Amino acid sequence: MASNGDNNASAKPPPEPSPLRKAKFFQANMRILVTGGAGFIGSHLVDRLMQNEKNEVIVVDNYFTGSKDNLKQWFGHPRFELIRHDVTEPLLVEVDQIYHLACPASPIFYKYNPVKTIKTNVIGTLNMLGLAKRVGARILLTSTSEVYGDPLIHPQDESYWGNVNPIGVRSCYDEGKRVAETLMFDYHRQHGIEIRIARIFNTYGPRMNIDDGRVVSNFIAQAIRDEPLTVQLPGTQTRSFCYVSDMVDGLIRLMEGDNTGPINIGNPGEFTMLELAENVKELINPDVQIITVENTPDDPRQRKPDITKGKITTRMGTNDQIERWYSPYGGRFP
Ligand SMILES: O=c1ccn([C@@H]2O[C@H](COP(=O)(O)OP(=O)(O)O[C@H]3OC[C@@H](O)[C@H](O)[C@H]3O)[C@@H](O)[C@H]2O)c(=O)[nH]1
Repeated sequence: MASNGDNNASAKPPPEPSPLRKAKFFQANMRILVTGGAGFIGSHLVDRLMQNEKNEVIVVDNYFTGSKDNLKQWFGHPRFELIRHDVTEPLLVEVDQIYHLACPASPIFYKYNPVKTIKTNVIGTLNMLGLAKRVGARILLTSTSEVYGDPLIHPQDESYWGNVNPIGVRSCYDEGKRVAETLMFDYHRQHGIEIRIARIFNTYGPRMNIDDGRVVSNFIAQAIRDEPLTVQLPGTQTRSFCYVSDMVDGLIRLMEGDNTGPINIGNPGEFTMLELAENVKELINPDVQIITVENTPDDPRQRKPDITKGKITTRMGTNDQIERWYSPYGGRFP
């Protein structure tokens, strides 16, 4: 829970919000920008925000990994707006809150164009902070458990600074998010911007792209296709998994609360990859095989061969078997 020391205090008062916020007789709706709102976590966040009649939601997305399909239930809704926009370009909108999620999050996607990934994290976050400053909005950054790099302590709490590598194949994302966090705190201290930082752990759930490459969707896809579940060696490595609705709860509570973060949002329990595979096997396809496969040598955390300019083919959440797999946990791992 604790953030990194007392040096987070802002030197300046926050920028003035829009005069509408202070209007005595006119209670305006809250205008909320969600970058990456067509993505897996983003679209669930939008669904939740739209449930509140006081919210107007503006989504920006470049659809690199996100999809309009995830938002189709809101098309034409008077409180909803969708803009095709890349956050590496400046954006002029009038909003009260910014949830800044835009960035590919699966290793195979963020490594597809690493230069673009780091631009998204650095220039994209700068643009959103510039916007927050101009309009006096509060901004929440979705950072990542990957800021801890290849951590030497388990579990990682927020005061841990990580064990990181600036030049690895995953650095475009890890280091990009680290710089994004730095920018958030510098804007906070230097310009008084109200910031929130969430460090997201491995999240799963409906609408996850089945070719996403992350372990939960991989195992489910393999189990459904009757292919062996590929546990990467050693198999005893652990991850903290989080169901997407829990993640959305956490993000909204962080935005609405007083703590700037960074705050880890995940599960206290960790699973080994072998346990996870056993779990998926038991629930989806008891006949499926579990095999161990090598990791690529250039990054001990690395798992899959690069995609060959892959395309999203299937979406999860429509298949009965997947629903069955999600629901026994009531959305959660035990
Ligand atoms: O088919 C597979 C895929 C992955 N794995 C293993 O599963 C573990 C998790 O790997 P994932 O690819 O799902 O992703 P990671 O947990 O490393 O990072 C991810 O989760 C945290 C997010 O913030 C990051 O954006 C995302 O990269 C690794 O130990 C990997 O070796 C398998 O055993 N088999």
